[in-house]
Amino acid sequence: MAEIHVDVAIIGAGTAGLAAERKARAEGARTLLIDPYFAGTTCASVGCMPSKLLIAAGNAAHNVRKAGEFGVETGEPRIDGPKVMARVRRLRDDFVSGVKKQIADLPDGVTVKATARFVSPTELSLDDGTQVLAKAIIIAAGSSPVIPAPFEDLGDVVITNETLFELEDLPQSIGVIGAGPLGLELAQTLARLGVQVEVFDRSAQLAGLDEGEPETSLRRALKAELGFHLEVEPEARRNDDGSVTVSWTENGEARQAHFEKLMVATGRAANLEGLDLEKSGLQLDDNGAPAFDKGTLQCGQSPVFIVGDANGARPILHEASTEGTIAGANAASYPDIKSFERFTRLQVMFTEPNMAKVGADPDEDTIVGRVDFADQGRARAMGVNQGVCEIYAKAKCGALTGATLVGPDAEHLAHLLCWEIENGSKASDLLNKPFYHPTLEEGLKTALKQICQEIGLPKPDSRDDAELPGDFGSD
Ligand SMILES: Cc1cc2nc3c(=O)[nH]c(=O)nc-3n(C[C@H](O)[C@H](O)[C@H](O)COP(=O)(O)OP(=O)(O)OC[C@H]3O[C@@H](n4cnc5c(N)ncnc54)[C@H](O)[C@@H]3O)c2cc1C
Ligand SMILES: NC(=O)c1ccc[n+]([C@@H]2O[C@H](COP(=O)([O-])OP(=O)(O)OC[C@H]3O[C@@H](n4cnc5c(N)ncnc54)[C@H](O)[C@@H]3O)[C@@H](O)[C@H]2O)c1
Repeated sequence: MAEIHVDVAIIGAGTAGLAAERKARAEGARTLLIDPYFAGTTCASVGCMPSKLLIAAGNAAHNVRKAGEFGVETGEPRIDGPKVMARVRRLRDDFVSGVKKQIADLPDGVTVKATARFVSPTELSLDDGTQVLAKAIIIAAGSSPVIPAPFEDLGDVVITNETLFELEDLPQSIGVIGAGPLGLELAQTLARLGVQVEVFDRSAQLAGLDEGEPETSLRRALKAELGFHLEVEPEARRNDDGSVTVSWTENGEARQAHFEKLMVATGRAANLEGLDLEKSGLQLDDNGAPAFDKGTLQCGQSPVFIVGDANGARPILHEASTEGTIAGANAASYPDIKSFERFTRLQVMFTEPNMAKVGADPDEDTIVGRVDFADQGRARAMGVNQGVCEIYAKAKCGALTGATLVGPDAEHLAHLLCWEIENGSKASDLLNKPFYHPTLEEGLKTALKQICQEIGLPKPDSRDDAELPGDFGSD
């Protein structure tokens, strides 16, 4: 039986695993990166990038439809489904090949194509029979779509993010189960591309948001483009002609609808099954997941680290990459490890309007400033005046703590707020910065002014508070 001895073994060559390997090797460790496919990361192949490519197509169609609002008459756009899907795949393949080149450029002996499972905290068994002995092991095995029982035996009528981008043509109609970021981003874009879309979720709110004005504004905006059935328990059956029938009860009434395809977007689960974690010596919770420290990514006091979607804490790309880097450094220097400060939360959903969550959720010591983009000058000029943004600050001192944003270009506003929170800024500090006119950023001033007024933060003498042209009574 072949045996490989290394300092750091990494299970999974996704974003987190590649970052971990890079960092551990840079720190002088002998590394081994194990993956059965080396498919070029979830992000590039079936996640962030192909979904944003499809969204770009949907938004192009939407802008054509909206042109009439500006006096630019174009008529209904003709969507060439195979061409849309071919562009998605062409660019997606280009992104994937970039990652694959990075992998091909790794030094000889660093990669091994295999599936790994634990034998002990420092020993892995590969499915080709190789034993790997490592001083430290990093679990970077990612996550996979969860398919709830009613949808699991329906064959190829059910699609997920892993199969959607392989379709040769757009379907005529699609039922989407799950109104989280994945379901909503794709549902809206498919509707914009002329697909008849209905979204089902057992929750009353969209995108995991709490009840409140941002959520209500998001729901109102998306309902104008999509059919929604919330607080329902959908079931489905496959029909003889290969289509699917979804049935559910809504407001006490039994209902049914037929679709060509059913997209299941009901969350993702960490790929921990099959790792034989019970042999890793780690303490596991009821779901079989190990406890870990968010600053070090270490599982207990063991030589095992867990990063990216595999730990389920912050299942987004920049966090996977950062966690990989932290764990790579710590695994290389194990048992001498360091705790790293983590980023302020920054999460974006690329629907239109965008939704973003920044920093901490509000609590009893939070003061809330709010802006409704329905009345915001630049948003009105561009015909994108939808959404409500809330900015959170400490009631005692006005220090910014978080935000829930629904609005045009909220992806950019969220970055500004996140960076200011990381700088320790107060609402008054941010208000005292230049705001160009007319911009969407000016909308934030409305919310910041409310915070300052409410807690009596001094406003700079040089600032004029008059309403700006285009803004109507929004503060
Ligand atoms: C449709 C979609 C859209 C998304 N959009 C965004 C977005 O816009 N922005 C954003 O920030 N995030 C987005 N995400 C989330 C983001 O893609 C993930 O958080 C990120 O890709 C996770 O990276 P990872 O390295 O943890 O996992 P992955 O990239 O999935 O890597 C895991 C690797 O582990 C391997 N593996 C699994 N089991 C084993 C084993 N036993 N042995 C060896 N190898 C194994 C797999 O083959 C895989 O290569 C999106 C996700 C999806 C699904
Ligand atoms: N822009 C982004 O960053 C982005 C985009 C897409 C996906 N992602 C990532 O992908 C992951 C998965 O996203 P997601 O939206 O699938 O997960 P999610 O858990 O956020 O949402 C799943 C939704 O499905 C609903 N649901 C679950 N089971 C159901 C059932 N049986 N019937 C009806 N509804 C049901 C839930 O109530 C929830 O609203 C997340 O970790 C997310 O971070 C990120």
